[in-house]
Amino acid sequence: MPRTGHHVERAIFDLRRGVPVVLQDADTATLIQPLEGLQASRLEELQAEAALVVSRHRLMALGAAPDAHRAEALRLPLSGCGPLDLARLERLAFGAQAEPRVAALAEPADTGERGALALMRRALLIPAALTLKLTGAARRAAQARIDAGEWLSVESEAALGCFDNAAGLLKRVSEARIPLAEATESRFILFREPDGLREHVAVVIGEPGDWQPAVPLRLHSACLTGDLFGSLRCDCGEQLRNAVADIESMGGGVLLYLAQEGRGIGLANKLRAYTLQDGGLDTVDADRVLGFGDDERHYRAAVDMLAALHIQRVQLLTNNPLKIASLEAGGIEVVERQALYGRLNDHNRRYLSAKAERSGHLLDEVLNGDASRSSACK
Ligand SMILES: Nc1nc2c(ncn2[C@@H]2O[C@H](COP(=O)(O)OP(=O)(O)OP(=O)(O)O)[C@@H](O)[C@H]2O)c(=O)[nH]1
Ligand SMILES: [Zn+2]
Repeated sequence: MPRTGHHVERAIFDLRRGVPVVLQDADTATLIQPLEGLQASRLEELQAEAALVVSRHRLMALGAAPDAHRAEALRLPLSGCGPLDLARLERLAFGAQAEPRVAALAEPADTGERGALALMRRALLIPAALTLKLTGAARRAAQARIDAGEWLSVESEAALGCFDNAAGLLKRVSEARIPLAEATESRFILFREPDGLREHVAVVIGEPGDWQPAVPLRLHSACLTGDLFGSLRCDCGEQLRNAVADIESMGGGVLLYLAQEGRGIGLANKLRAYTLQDGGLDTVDADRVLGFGDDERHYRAAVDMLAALHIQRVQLLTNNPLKIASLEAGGIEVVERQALYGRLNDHNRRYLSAKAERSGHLLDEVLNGDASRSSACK
């Protein structure tokens, strides 16, 4: 019997270590092997029978026509890809070059293969995996390794639903008073997602009773490079500090520091995306080449944290219409938006322009050079 439920998160840890996982459903058993940690000898063993499963965004980057496939996950049989070593496999999975002949081989993925991609995303790995359908002797050999505790087996449907565990039962774990330079009356409250994979922090500034009728709120997605090191490639570090100061000057409120590094693709992939941007792509296209959508963030955890803090009406500090829509979809009333800017510089100009032009961020003032640090908007 396949082990399921909480084994999904254990499977995610195995995949991050490069260990294969078996996904099972009524008809099929699918071995999934992440690309990170793959050995050349293993690739040789698998190549004749295996497929590379990629997202639709990745298939487009390989050169498929936009309307070629509707499926979100596609299988590329490796037998049709020509001579293959690890470097070429990586180029097929996340390189900048198109490979239209390979893209033409794509077939819609089945449940196990779609489950494989969901796990890769949840594990913050490149959303591509080698997959092998297990039958006959190979299936028996895999079962022996599962029985010996060497490999994990998970139901395909459980893998597909691995993002559903992420919210709803956030655990409030610990808290402490942390005086900040810009807001001395601050309290950090740590929440953990039920599968233990991500932690988010609510920074409560001032006294909750003072926040009527709407709570000043910032949703800040983690950015190690900007928040901690002051990277000039983005505006995150300045936005973070400005948000704390603005909330303080508004009489207190809440900043949710969300574990959504790189718009949800993780730091490893954000660094890959930066290298692609140095080769000429903008922030949206670089993520697509890696197989991701324009924005992989979900705000369910934020909505749950607000529920835990008894917050229903907010004044949101953001330039991102998606954040407003996501909160409203979660039942939070956004009574006002307040713009929040960092400074424009030679390194972040392209990034901010792309966010405005391609993702609808409201950045006209900052791009036209007449922004004060923040301003209230309707
Ligand atoms: N994938 C990717 N992520 C980036 C890049 N530059 C910055 N980020 C991430 O983008 C996110 C920005 O977060 P926020 O500032 O909260 O959000 P925002 O969408 O800019 O919206 P507002 O700041 O609220 O207007 C962080 O997670 C950064 O790590 C990039 O070039 N590629
Ligand atoms: Zn940043």
